[in-house]
Amino acid sequence: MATATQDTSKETLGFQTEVKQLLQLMIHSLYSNREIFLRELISNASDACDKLRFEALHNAALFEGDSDFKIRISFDKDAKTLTIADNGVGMSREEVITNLGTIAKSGTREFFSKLSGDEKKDASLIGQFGVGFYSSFIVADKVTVHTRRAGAEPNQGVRWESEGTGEFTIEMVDRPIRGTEITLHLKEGQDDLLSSWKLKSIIRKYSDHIVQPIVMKGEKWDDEKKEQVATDEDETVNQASALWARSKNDITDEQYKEFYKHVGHDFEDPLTWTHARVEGKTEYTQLLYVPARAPFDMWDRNARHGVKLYVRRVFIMDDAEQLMPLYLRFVRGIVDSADLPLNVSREILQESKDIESIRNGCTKKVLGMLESLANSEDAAEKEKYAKFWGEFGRVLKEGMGEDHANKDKIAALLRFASTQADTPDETVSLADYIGRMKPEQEKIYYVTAETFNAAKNSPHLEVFRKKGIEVILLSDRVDEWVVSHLTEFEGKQLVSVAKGGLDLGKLEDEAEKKEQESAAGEFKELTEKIAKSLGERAKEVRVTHRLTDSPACLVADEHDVSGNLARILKAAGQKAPPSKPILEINPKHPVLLRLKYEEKRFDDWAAVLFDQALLAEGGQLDDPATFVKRMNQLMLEMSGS
Ligand SMILES: Nc1ncnc2c1ncn2[C@@H]1O[C@H](COP(=O)(O)OP(=O)(O)OP(=O)(O)O)[C@@H](O)[C@H]1O
Repeated sequence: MATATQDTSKETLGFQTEVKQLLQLMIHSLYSNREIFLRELISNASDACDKLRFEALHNAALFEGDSDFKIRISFDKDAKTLTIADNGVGMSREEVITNLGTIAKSGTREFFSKLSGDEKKDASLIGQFGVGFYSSFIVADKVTVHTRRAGAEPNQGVRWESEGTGEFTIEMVDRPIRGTEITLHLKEGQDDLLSSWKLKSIIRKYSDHIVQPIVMKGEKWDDEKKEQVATDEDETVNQASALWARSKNDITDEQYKEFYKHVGHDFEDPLTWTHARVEGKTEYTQLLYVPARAPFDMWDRNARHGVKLYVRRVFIMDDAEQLMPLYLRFVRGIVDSADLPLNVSREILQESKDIESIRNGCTKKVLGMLESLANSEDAAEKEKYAKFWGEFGRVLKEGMGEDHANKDKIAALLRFASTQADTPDETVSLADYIGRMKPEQEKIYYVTAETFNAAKNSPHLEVFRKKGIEVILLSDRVDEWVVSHLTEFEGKQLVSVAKGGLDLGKLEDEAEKKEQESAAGEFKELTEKIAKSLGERAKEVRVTHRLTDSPACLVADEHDVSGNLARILKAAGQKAPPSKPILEINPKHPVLLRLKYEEKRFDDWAAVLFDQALLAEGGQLDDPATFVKRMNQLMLEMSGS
């Protein structure tokens, strides 16, 4: 951020580039939703009060004699201004510059590079990003902020002002009271906001759940002026009680949704939620939400905005990571404990038995909520689960390795693509698969590959397709890791179709088994000859019944890493344990029948066979040029013969 001009105490500073972009975009794409600015400013004011209450637990002097939190909304019809004031924690000069001049989220730059310029699309992206304070500029052409940090001297007040274009001014001012006051100078055409009735209806709609009282001056009819005039009495507009502490029956869906937008810093409605009071050894209330959409920084493991912790309705901390396992990091909401001490710190939380039991309880609750969505008979609920899976499936998969105690529950929630539909849509559960298994089938079969198409067209599937046996198609990077933790489901073993000797058990009849044995005998000489020719490249060469169309394929030995996993590890810069593939040949394929009689170019044929098997499973050749040369030579010879 560059300083443009500086005159003694008043400075003009430029916004961070991303803020400028955000402002532009917000003003244009969120205009139809302009009322949300008030929700955002009240939400910030409420957070500021929560923060001060928490800081004051250790230092009561910060209250400066006033511990009655309030958010005040007022307006001036003549000046066309609207003011939102709180007596929360306030901000120092440095905090104002950082908070109201930059966006401090990681991944901001990447996020902005994704914007398309299409207002509709970008509007929903912007929602994902969080609109916050900057939404003031949807209705205002100038915003003035007066603030002072709680506990600071009265001369440490800060005045910030901007027209929301490229820059803002900042100067130190006297401010006897702590907290923040934001004045919006409304744009032309926003006069309807200068009405008590209008403001109250917006507050009740979006901010009723706010814990602090939101107050406005009362009004009475003035006969002379023939209009409503303000009285001196304060009127509380919202319910001003902790929403989660109310009985479920007293809370409407709308209220739940608005509360979510506040705690989740989200712009859209949540997908679903669960609200319960847990009694017993540890007592707490949980109100947990699953968002409808993954935030843009979901893969940033340090991203904030998780579950908030309260102790007996007093806000303690944001994003108390101990309350949720990492693989459920998309969950938003609050936990209010009746047992923890008010002065609990992050360090204490790490050791706390209460927290452990709250985390276990919350985890079970979230998994249960997902389970009931997934298993619901109601099409709309099922649709929600599909949406959930699309957004958060990859994160949930992490739970397979992270949460041993709930592994079976998580496995039941997984959804896959399979050869049944042969599309990339991940809709098949393991239970669906088992329900469709052939009567003689004992195992759950899967294939892993780098892309969906590589999985779908994998030569390893040929015999399964011929016999009509469903195979799960895995092409997500974490899938290799998932299957390493998921060896069986409901007593059925999960096996890779590209690993180990293929034992189809009862899926094959006696005649087929006999035929395989005789093919193995008949091709013994050839397999030995190919093995000798390939030398170190293959661990073994053997006859297979996996293939119907392809001449050959590679498989990994039972306990070796699969070719796909080895490639993933390599791409991630890690060393895969050394292992060599097994080359399996199709005894019915004309190429192999021909190879039996090949003398002159046998080594070239064997090498090409190996290389094409490697290519077919998505591998890369060490020496592609030699492969091409060999192919061309063989092709020329064939055409000549
Ligand atoms: N009324 C206020 N009192 C004290 N600090 C405030 C106030 N309003 C905003 N801030 C500070 O400015 C920061 C930025 O606010 P902003 O609304 O842009 O984003 P946010 O609330 O952090 O996140 P989101 O964009 O998801 O809403 C806040 O995190 C807070 O530190």
